[in-house]
Amino acid sequence: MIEEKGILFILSGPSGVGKGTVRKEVFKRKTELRYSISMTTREKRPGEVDGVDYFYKTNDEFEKLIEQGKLLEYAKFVNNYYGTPKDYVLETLDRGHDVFLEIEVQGAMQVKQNFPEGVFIFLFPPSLEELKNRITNRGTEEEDVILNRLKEARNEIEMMDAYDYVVVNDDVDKAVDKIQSIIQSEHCKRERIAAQYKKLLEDELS
Ligand SMILES: Nc1ncnc2c1ncn2[C@@H]1O[C@H](COP(=O)(O)OP(=O)(O)OP(=O)(O)O)[C@@H](O)[C@H]1O
Ligand SMILES: Nc1nc2c(ncn2[C@@H]2O[C@H](COP(=O)(O)O)[C@@H](O)[C@H]2O)c(=O)[nH]1
Repeated sequence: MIEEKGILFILSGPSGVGKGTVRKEVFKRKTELRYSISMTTREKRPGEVDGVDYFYKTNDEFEKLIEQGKLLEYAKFVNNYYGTPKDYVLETLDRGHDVFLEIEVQGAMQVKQNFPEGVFIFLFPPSLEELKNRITNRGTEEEDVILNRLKEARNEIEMMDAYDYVVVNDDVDKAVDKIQSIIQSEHCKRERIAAQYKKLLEDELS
């Protein structure tokens, strides 16, 4: 019997494009997906909860996690560390559940090296002007941090071709519809491959 593993979905895109907003809407509709809560050294924003939005770590704690090989990927993004807990992702996929990562581009490229079979989705802003408005109006960062994040956005957009899908987030509902379609079609693809593989095995054994 072929063991059915879950599918790893990776959502990236520049800071402020709406990844968190879109991801939360996807999860309202697709309850069977599992979200991997990241580790970070950045300060908690008002309203954020440890263990829900992130696992908040000190620099030393984070560097220890790196040394111990506990992270599937990690990156320094605008002066803070961010990383994905390895055991949670691997164990959840092994149990047959799909896992959803919301991470920046450097980390996504590390995941791609180890999980080329992952599904990589890039969320794209309607324009750079709108990106600037969204991150500014969110009101969670100081001006210098916003500028650094926008600078980073240009590098991130250059990596868009490395992704399997690009979804424009002009309207949240439309972006969520597209991501749902991607998830469904990836499942169909894998079911088709599994059926072909099963048939090959049966033919060989008969
Ligand atoms: N389609 C949209 N139209 C208008 N505003 C949007 C849209 N999507 C998200 N926003 C708004 O843009 C701001 C940034 O969204 P969000 O925090 O989800 O971005 P993000 O990509 O997760 O950012 P970061 O990477 O910095 O965490 C929020 O204020 C959100 O409400
Ligand atoms: N490489 C990783 N990037 C991550 C992870 N978790 C979140 N992120 C990304 O960092 C930036 C900034 O996030 P913010 O919450 O401070 O606005 C954003 O692009 C996130 O998607 C992770 O585990 N690894």
